[in-house]
Amino acid sequence: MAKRVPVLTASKVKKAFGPVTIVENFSLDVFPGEAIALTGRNGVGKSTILRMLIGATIPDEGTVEFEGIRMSETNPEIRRGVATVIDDLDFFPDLSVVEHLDLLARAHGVPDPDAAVDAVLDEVQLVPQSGQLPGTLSSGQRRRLALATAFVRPRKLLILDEPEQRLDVEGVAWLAARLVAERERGLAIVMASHEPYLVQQVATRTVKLVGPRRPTVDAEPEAEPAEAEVAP
Ligand SMILES: Nc1ncnc2c1ncn2[C@@H]1O[C@H](COP(=O)(O)OP(=O)(O)OP(=O)(O)O)[C@@H](O)[C@H]1O
Repeated sequence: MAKRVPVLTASKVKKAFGPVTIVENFSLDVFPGEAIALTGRNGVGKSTILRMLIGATIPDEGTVEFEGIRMSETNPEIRRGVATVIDDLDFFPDLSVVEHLDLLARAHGVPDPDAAVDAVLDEVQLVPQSGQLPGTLSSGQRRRLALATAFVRPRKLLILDEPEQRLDVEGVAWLAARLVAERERGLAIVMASHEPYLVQQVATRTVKLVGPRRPTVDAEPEAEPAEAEVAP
């Protein structure tokens, strides 16, 4: 049988802010079709880990690789493969909803960008708002636009920080179904979440962070028996 190759590998990653160590000895392999949920209390380090996974924060120690390449936010090959929803504040203020999605689809060489944009607009229920500027959207609509930017472009790995934020109940149900569909077609997902429904529906593995020194693998509801990639 062919050896499974991880999409994303974090090895013994450490991050401190001043004298405070937030993440220490964190390791994770993420394979195609896997969805990893990072859970744990406020401030435990979930966003810090996600930011290191996408190359936005440089670890003090350890390495992060995407398909064997050292993770970097600016590497074009990595930018093509990794879609992120870390926050929804960095929209261009003068580009409408549809213009944002159109720009992304074309920049990533989506074959039929008009059709792709129409489909994702419909899916996130922003057709009526497609001509509006991001600053005029409701907070939940801005989150939907942020999610749409990830779904309108090619991707192998999705990194999501609390993607459920500000979505209504139907929105969370839609997101769960969408993420299940993503992993079922072979994408890898790493998300931080405080939404038990989303974690339960989507995650093949849950990594509960309990502090800088003792991250633990909590559950592996759907995954094949896996080694604990998260170091004790
Ligand atoms: N740039 C920074 N400088 C100093 N401290 C930071 C910095 N970024 C994060 N921290 C601290 O690191 C800790 C972890 O923050 P992080 O945002 O990773 O937590 P989190 O688990 O995502 O929390 P939440 O569930 O509230 O989103 C917090 O105590 C935070 O104050």
